[in-house]
Amino acid sequence: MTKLSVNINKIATIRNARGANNPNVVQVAKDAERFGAEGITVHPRPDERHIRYQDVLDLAPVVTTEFNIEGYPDERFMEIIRTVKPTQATLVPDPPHVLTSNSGWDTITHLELLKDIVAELKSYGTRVSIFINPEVKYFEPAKLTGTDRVELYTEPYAAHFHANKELAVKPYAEVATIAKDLGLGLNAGHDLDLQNLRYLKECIPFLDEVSIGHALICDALYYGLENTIQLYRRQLEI
Ligand SMILES: CC(=O)[C@@H](O)[C@H](O)COP(=O)(O)O
Ligand SMILES: NCC(=O)COP(=O)(O)O
Repeated sequence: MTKLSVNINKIATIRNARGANNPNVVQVAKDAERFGAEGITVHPRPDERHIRYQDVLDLAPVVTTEFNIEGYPDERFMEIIRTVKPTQATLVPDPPHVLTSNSGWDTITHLELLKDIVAELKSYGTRVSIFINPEVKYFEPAKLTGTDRVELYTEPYAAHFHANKELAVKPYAEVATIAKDLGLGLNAGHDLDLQNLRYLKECIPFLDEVSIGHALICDALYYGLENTIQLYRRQLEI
């Protein structure tokens, strides 16, 4: 079964736009779980453009499904994971000022760094996932880091889906099998939406988790959050 983790970054974007506490990030997380979210994902970026570190502390005691915290493993990120000990930490190689995540890790170059970080995170009892591009060369080094899972960076899949979905999914299906053979758990995320999610699931049925935020929150503006979460859940029920 593939779990749906709802990324609530953009709820915080709307909240920050007016400087008060509407929408209430904690209440949305609780409601999202009540509506069927099987996890809550947040990505506290260094500039706190949306999710703030305080949000992470406020969310930790109320998230009852799986709490997934994404980010670059700088000292502040490591400190928040040390404090919160979430279900999962997803390591993302984002520089501080990128518009959004735009690549997975070079697990060859950063193998030693990632080994140390993964070991520390796992010592907190937190499952670790490493954001990764669908390139075969990165997968054996990913295994050597000791990570529990990898998360396939699916922006390229989404970008090419409408032009040729068979071609778009091909590298993902290939590396998914490699990950499985290596004993790595498999997550996926970035730019997944109601048009491209089902096909990804059909081609990679053993996905453990998808984390979806931007498109889901945009869809919720039209369909409502409860309906939208159910619509996304149905894409995974095959
Ligand atoms: C790592 C990833 O692909 C996304 O989870 C990322 O958190 C999106 O970040 P923004 O919401 O800041 O675009
Ligand atoms: N890890 C991907 C994620 O959490 C959400 O990415 P997106 O759906 O906002 O592109």
